Amino acid sequence: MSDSQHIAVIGAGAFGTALAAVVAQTGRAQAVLIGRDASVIADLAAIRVHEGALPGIRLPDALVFSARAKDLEGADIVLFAMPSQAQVAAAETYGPYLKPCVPVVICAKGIERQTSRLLTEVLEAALPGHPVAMLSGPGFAADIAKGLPTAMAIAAKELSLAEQLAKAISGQTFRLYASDDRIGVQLGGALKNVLAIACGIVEGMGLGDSARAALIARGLAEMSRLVDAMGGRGDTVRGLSGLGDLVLTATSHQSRNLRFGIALGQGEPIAAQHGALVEGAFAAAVAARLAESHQIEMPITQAVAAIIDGSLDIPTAITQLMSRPITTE
Ligand SMILES: NC(=O)C1=CN([C@@H]2O[C@H](COP(=O)(O)OP(=O)(O)OC[C@H]3O[C@@H](n4cnc5c(N)ncnc54)[C@H](OP(=O)(O)O)[C@@H]3O)[C@@H](O)[C@H]2O)C=CC1
Ligand SMILES: O=C(CO)COP(=O)(O)O
Repeated sequence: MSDSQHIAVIGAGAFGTALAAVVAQTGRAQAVLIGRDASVIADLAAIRVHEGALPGIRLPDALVFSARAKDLEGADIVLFAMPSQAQVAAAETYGPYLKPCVPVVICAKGIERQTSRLLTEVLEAALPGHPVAMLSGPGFAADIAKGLPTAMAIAAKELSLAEQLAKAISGQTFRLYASDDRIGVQLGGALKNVLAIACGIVEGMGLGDSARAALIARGLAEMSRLVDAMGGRGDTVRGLSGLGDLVLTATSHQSRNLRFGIALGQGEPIAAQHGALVEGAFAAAVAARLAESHQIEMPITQAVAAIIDGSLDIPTAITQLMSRPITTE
């Protein structure tokens, strides 16, 4: 990576726009936001506000907008900021324009639905030769774009690369912590969404803050078990990606996953809830399958998956969770 870096962010939604804004704000790198919808990009360039994704938030003058994949050709670091299930399609579209060996940073929180593969495996297969890193942790796009203080984690196979990326992307109000546990960091982000849905159900049903706190603590134990079973370090989820993000999205109504859960808890049918991206609604079934294949217990995650696929109703799920054998913590 050279001194004067070019950082490209692909995906002109809420998170991609916020990340591109903080990178542009550093003044250290040239930042370009690449979106696939030319009319959205033209509006962004004209008014410097993303009215659809980040209404009312002025984007930095230094940020460049483009709808052309060709503008990736100069990039030294590329962030993939589209939903989890769109990562492969994006790699197919944009991969041919990347310089060889350029690091690619996944900024999505999920697991591939069809294959149960982790997103790092997905992009390593789709973009051979590119080191694949993972950025995750607590941070709402709007908070990041407004310049409110936020901290997240970035993980690469080599800690030295994670550290370089952390330095390149961090700014005055956006701070990245480096890790070499890609499994822990990405599962923390994917699984907290499922647990945020569970917390939403608890809120929607009016079951109280004590129940929410219990879900957070027991949910963290579930995350940690799956991370260990899949070759990561269970302790990672006690950091920003995991506990940090779970506390944020289990308690803030800015969270789409929490709001989805609240609607479920209030009796709204799943079919009536479309529009916003709810990553946890995809991740729940995959995580439940992974728990089964690794023979570990993830009762909250499995209950959310069963509620979403319609095989379990919420009152029965609660009864089942509360009548599990008494055990040690
Ligand atoms: N919003 C947030 O606060 C945070 C989000 N995240 C994660 O970031 C990811 C994206 O979320 P978010 O930005 O909120 O979602 P949005 O729905 O706001 O934006 C998603 C963006 O991805 C684009 N996109 C979809 N498919 C492709 C593709 N194949 N190629 C290129 N672009 C594509 C969409 O383009 P189009 O509009 O043309 O469909 C859209 O601009 C999720 O995994 C989420 O969990 C992580 C932390 C914070
Ligand atoms: O992950 C997020 C903040 O860290 C955003 O959460 P939602 O996807 O639930 O809105």
